[in-house]
Amino acid sequence: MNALHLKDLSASAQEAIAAARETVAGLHAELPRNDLVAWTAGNVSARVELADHEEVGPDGLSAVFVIKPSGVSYDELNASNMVVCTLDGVKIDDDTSIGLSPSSDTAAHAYVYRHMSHVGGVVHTHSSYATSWAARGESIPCVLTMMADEFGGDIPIGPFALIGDDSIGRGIVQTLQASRSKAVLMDRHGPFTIGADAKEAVKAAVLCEEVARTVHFARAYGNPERIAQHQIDALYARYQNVYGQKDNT
Ligand SMILES: O=C(CO)[C@@H](O)[C@@H](O)COP(=O)(O)O
Repeated sequence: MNALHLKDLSASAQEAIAAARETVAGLHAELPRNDLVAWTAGNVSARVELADHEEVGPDGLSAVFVIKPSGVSYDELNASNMVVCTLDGVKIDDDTSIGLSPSSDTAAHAYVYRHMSHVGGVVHTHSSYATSWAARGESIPCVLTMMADEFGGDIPIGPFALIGDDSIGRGIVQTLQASRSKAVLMDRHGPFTIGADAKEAVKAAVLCEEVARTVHFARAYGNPERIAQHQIDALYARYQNVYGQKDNT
């Protein structure tokens, strides 16, 4: 654990972290609700930018992230047991019990936050259909308009990597920096998704599993054709910029 204590931070930083803990705790309920996890096999995190560069710690602190504790069942998760980590993946003294360890994927989430500054949320699941594509090491071809809308093309495969250091995070970043996709299927492991915030990353995880299932069945009974690239680009532009309720004020 880092010697840094939550109470060493400014009031505004503590308020932002408290809000993120509530949000991330609530979003974890979406994983079982959308059938994305068996047991505890999934996690959500959110970056918290600290508005004023906090003059704490050896070289200051500009952001932290909040992530679930490892192996705790979803119905026991709440804001008070969401773990707060530095972007190096080190738990700060965050008022959770000293023995409460952050998710086993903390290093991967931290690596993404350090190397993709636009990412505000990260999700990892082992959702069945997406993970079956990962088990084959096969990217999901963009044969659905929903894939063009949300992922801007195919959902790519990332390299096989063992948990425990920066390997998974490095594979996620290398793959997603070469794609518009918000999802990557880590080879023989499962999906990781990103978003501007944690809710967007959860949405990407839900839609990743949805299209993985649909394309699985389409391929079982036919040979679906990939959408032409210029049409993928048009669909992606519309969905990302027009779809839904924009702030028209
Ligand atoms: O697959 C693994 C561990 O091998 C993890 O992604 C999964 O079990 C979730 O772990 P956490 O409960 O977040 O530590």
